Amino acid sequence: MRIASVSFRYGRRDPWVLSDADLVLDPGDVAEVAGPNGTGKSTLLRLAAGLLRPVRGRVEDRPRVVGYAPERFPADQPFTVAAYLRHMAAVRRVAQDAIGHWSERLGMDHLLGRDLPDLSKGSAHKVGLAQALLAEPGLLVLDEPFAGLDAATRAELPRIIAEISARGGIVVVSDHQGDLRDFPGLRRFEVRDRAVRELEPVEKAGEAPLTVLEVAVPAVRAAELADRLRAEGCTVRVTARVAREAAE
Ligand SMILES: Nc1ncnc2c1ncn2[C@@H]1O[C@H](COP(=O)(O)OP(=O)(O)OP(=O)(O)O)[C@@H](O)[C@H]1O
Repeated sequence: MRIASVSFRYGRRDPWVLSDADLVLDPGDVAEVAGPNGTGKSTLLRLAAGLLRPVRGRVEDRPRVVGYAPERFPADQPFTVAAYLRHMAAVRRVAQDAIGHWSERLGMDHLLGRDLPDLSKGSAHKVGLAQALLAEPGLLVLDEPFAGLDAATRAELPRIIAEISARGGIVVVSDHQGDLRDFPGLRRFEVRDRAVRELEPVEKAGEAPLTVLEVAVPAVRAAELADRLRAEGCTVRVTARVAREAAE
C-alpha cells in the first residue's frame, strides 16, 4: 500500500498538516508512527485507513478490509457493548462468533451486557479494538492502542498484531509509549514538519553501547522533548522538577 505525495489540511484556511507525504508499506509490515504532539500522527492514520481523503495525492493499493481503532472510542451511543458489536459484525458481514472470540481475547466478556456510555475509558477503548478486529482486517490501524489498557490486554495486543502480520496484513500503530519497541521487524516512522520519514530500526540502535545522559530542561518543554527523543529511539525517564539552582 502506498501513501503517495499526500497533502492534507482540515479546512481551506487551516495550515497543512501533511505536505507531499510518502509512505510505502508491504504485506506483513508492522509500522509504528511516532512524532511530537499535534504533528499529524492521527491524521496520517485516518488517511491510511481511508477515513480522511487526501486534499492532494493518493492512497494506492489499500487492502480491502480495514480495521480502525480511534484514540478515543466514541462511547456516547445508546447501545450495550454486545448490541454494538453485533451491529458492527452485521455491517461487516462477519459471523457473530467473532464477537465471542475477540471479547475473550481482549478480556472483555464481563463488559458485553454493559451500556456503552457507562464504560470507563479503558473499557471503551477495548470495544474500539474489538470492532476493529472483527472482520480480519488486511489493514489494521490503531491510534494509541495501549493507552489505558490493563496489563493482560497490553501483553495480548502484540500477539494479535503478530498474527495479522503473519497472514500478510499491514498494521499501522501510533504508539506514544513505545509498547511495540521490542516487536520483531518493527518499522518506525516519524511525522514531523508535515512529512513522514522512516527511522532506524530499533535493533540497529540496540546494538550500539548506551550512554546515560542527564538533561535539565524547562518544565514546559519536557513533554515535547521527551516525545522527540522517544521518537528517535531513546529511552527517556522524566523525573521530578528540581529548582533551577540545583539543576545547575
Ligand atoms: N478535526 C480537525 N479539524 C481541524 N484541525 C484538526 C482536526 N484534527 C486535528 N487537527 C489539527 O491537525 C494537527 C494534527 O493533529 P493530529 O491529531 O493528527 O496530531 P497528532 O500527532 O495525532 O497529535 P497527538 O499526539 O496530540 O495525538 C493539529 O494541529 C490539530 O490541531
